[in-house]
Amino acid sequence: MSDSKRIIVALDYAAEAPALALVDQLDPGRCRLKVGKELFTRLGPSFVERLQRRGFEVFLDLKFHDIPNTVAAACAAAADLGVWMVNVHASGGPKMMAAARERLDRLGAPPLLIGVTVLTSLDRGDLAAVGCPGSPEERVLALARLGREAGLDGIVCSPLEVEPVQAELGSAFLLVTPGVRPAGAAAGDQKRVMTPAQAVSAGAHYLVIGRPITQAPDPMSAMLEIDQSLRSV
Ligand SMILES: O=C(O)c1cc(=O)[nH]c(=O)n1[C@@H]1O[C@H](COP(=O)(O)O)[C@@H](O)[C@H]1O
Repeated sequence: MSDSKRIIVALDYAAEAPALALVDQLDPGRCRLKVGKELFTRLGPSFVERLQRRGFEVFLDLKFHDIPNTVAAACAAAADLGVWMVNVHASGGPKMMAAARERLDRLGAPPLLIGVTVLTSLDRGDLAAVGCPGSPEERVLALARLGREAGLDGIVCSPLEVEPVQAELGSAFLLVTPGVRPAGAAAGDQKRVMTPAQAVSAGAHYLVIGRPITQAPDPMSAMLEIDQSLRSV
């Protein structure tokens, strides 16, 4: 793909100082940043604005999941912040996703609207435990179809589902993949994983990577090593 900024660094930190210590070393021309529930709850919108003033495009990962009116309004609030990407849970349903789409379409330059399908920390057994029979891949495909019909720009899924989703929905539908682990890195709570190079060669548009960078002894060299591994793909 043409976008050279495929890496989205997940800034999952408990405080501003360590997050900024990493951000200070990153180049907004080489990567994007994700602000999720932890940091947003601690630091709020002003932190997102601060990153944007430094030239970074921000994926605001709050995974909205609520009634259509509430989710649409929350997406509008994210758009007002000027973020590059925002996400909702696709399992909130077609009406919820369509309401978010319709609200963002009223704006001049809305953020990309992405639907979270099956969290990368879940496997078949975890899905069965919450009453969803079948494989993660089947459920990802079903939710991806609903997301596309509702006008979403793409989905979050694991790298394992990239090929089957693209086979059905084509390569223009954006696929954002967490569950990315360099060879030998600890999986932690992630269950559906691939290496960064495998995810990109499968067709993922963007890789969301947190702990393999943020918890590395030298985060910048971890980041550069991953970046390098993608250059040959
Ligand atoms: O929407 C997400 O970004 C997301 C969806 C998903 O299915 N799995 C998932 O891990 N994420 C996020 O991606 C990041 C992955 O972080 P690491 O597991 O540390 O690389 C975290 O910030 C998660 O909140």
